[in-house]
Amino acid sequence: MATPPVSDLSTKFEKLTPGTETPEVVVDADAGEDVQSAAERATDLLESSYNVEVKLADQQADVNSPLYSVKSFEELGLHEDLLKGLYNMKFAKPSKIQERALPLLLQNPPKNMIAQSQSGTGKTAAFALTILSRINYDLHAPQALVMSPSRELARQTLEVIQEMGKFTQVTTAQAIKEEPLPPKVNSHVIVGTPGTVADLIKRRAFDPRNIRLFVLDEADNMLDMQSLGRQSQELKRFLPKDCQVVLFSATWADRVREFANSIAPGANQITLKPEELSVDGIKQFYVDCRDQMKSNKGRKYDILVGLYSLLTVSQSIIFVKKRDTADEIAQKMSEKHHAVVSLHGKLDGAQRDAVIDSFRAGKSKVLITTNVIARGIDIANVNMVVNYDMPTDLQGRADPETYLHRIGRTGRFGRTGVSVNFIHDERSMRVMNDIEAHFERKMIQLPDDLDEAEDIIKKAMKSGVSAP
Ligand SMILES: Nc1ncnc2c1ncn2[C@@H]1O[C@H](COP(=O)(O)OP(=O)(O)OP(=O)(O)O)[C@@H](O)[C@H]1O
Repeated sequence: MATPPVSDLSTKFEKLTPGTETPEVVVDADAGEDVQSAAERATDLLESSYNVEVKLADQQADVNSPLYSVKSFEELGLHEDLLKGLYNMKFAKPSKIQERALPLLLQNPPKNMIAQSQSGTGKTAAFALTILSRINYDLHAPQALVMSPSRELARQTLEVIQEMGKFTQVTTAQAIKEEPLPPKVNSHVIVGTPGTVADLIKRRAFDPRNIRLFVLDEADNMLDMQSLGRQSQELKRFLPKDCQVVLFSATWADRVREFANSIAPGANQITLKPEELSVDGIKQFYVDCRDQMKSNKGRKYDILVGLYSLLTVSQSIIFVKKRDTADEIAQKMSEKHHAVVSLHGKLDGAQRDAVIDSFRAGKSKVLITTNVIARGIDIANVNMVVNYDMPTDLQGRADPETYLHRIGRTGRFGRTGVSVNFIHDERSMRVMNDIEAHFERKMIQLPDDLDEAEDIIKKAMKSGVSAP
C-alpha cells in the first residue's frame, strides 16, 4: 500500500492513543550498550536560585544562530496533524537544521541524508517529522527503524516521536535490552539499540521489507564503534534497496565519513566546519588543580566539592572516566547532602531507567556518569557540565567529538550553560589544549579562589555572553 502524499494524510487519520495496538518491545543481549560501556574510558547544590535562561525568540531572530530560519513549519509542507503536534510542544519556528533538512528529507523519490548540526539544535525533530510524514498509517507493520547508541537515548527519542505524533495514528515500539519481547511487532516505528534490533530481525519478529526509513542517530558514534558499525551495516542488508537512510550527528570525524557514505550512498549532505560546532550559549571554563594538588593543599575531589558547596546550579552532569569513580564521587557527595545519582554500564536496565527518570524529573540534581550518556540526552534544566576527567580515546589522546557531545548536554536550544574542565596534570592540560585547537576556541581559566570562581560562573550562567 502506498504512502499517501504528505498533504493527503489528514483524511486517513483517526485519533488513536499511540502505543495502544502494540506493546512496547524489549529484548535481551544488546551489543550497542555493551560496546558503549566498554568505551567508558574515558546539588542539590543548595537550593537553585537560577532559572535556566531561555531567550528562544531572540535567538531565532538572529540570522547567525543555528536556531534561525527563514521559513515557518507551515511552509515546510508538513501535515496539519504534525503541525498540531509541534505547536502542542511549543515549537514556534523551525531551527536552521530543520529548515534545511526537512525539504530534502521529504522529497520524492526519497534520497539518503547525512546531516550535521550543533548539539541541541533540533536534529531529533527533523528525523521524527520525516518518519511521521512518511508512514503509511493504514499498514500495521514497522516502517521506520531508528538506531540509538544508548538505551537512554532510545527511550527519549521514542517519547519525542510519540509526542510529536500525538495527533496521528502512530504506534511505536522500543527495542532495548532486558525488556519483554512480543513475538510479533506491528508498530509503525521501532526505536532501539542496534544489538536488540538485530535480535528482533533474527527472530523474525517483524518483516523488514516494509521498512522505508532507516535512521542512525548519533551515527558517527555508531559507525566508529566496530561492532555497532558492523551491526548497522548487517541490519541494512535486510532492508529494501530503496529504503531511505538518514544519518544525523553533531560531529563527523573524517575517519567515519567514508563509512557513512557507504551506508548512505548518494546522500544529500549538510556539514559544518569544526570551528562552527561550538554552541555560543555554552561558556567553557577550566580549573587548574595542579598547584594545589602538588602542594597537597587539596585533592581534585575536594576542589569539586568545594565548588559545588558554593554554587547554586539548577541541574548538572559530571563526566568521569571510570564507573568506580562515578560511584565514589556520588557516595561522597551524598554524604555532603547533595542530591546525586550515578549512571553507568554496570547498572542493569531497570536501574538505569530509574536513575535517568529521577534526574529528568528533577528529583536528583547532579548526575555523575561516564560517556554512556554523553550523547543526545536532552534535559532543559542542566546548566552545568563538569569534565572531572577529560575525554580521551583508548590511546589517551584528546577526544574532541566526545567533549563536544558532553558539554552539549547543557545550552540546549538557545539556553545558556557552562562547562568546567578539571585539569590535574600535564596530560589533562595537553588534552584540553588539543580540544581548544580542534574547535579554535579558548577556554577560560577560573581563579583558585572558589568564591571568585563561583561569581564568574554565576555571571556566565545569567549573561548568555559567549566565551571569547
Ligand atoms: N523548532 C523548535 N522550537 C523549539 N524547540 C525545539 C525546536 N526543535 C527542537 N526543539 C527542542 O530543542 C531541544 C533540543 O533538541 P534535540 O534533542 O532534537 O537536539 P539535537 O540536535 O538532537 O541535540 P544532540 O546533538 O545533543 O543530540 C529539545 O528539547 C527539543 O524539544
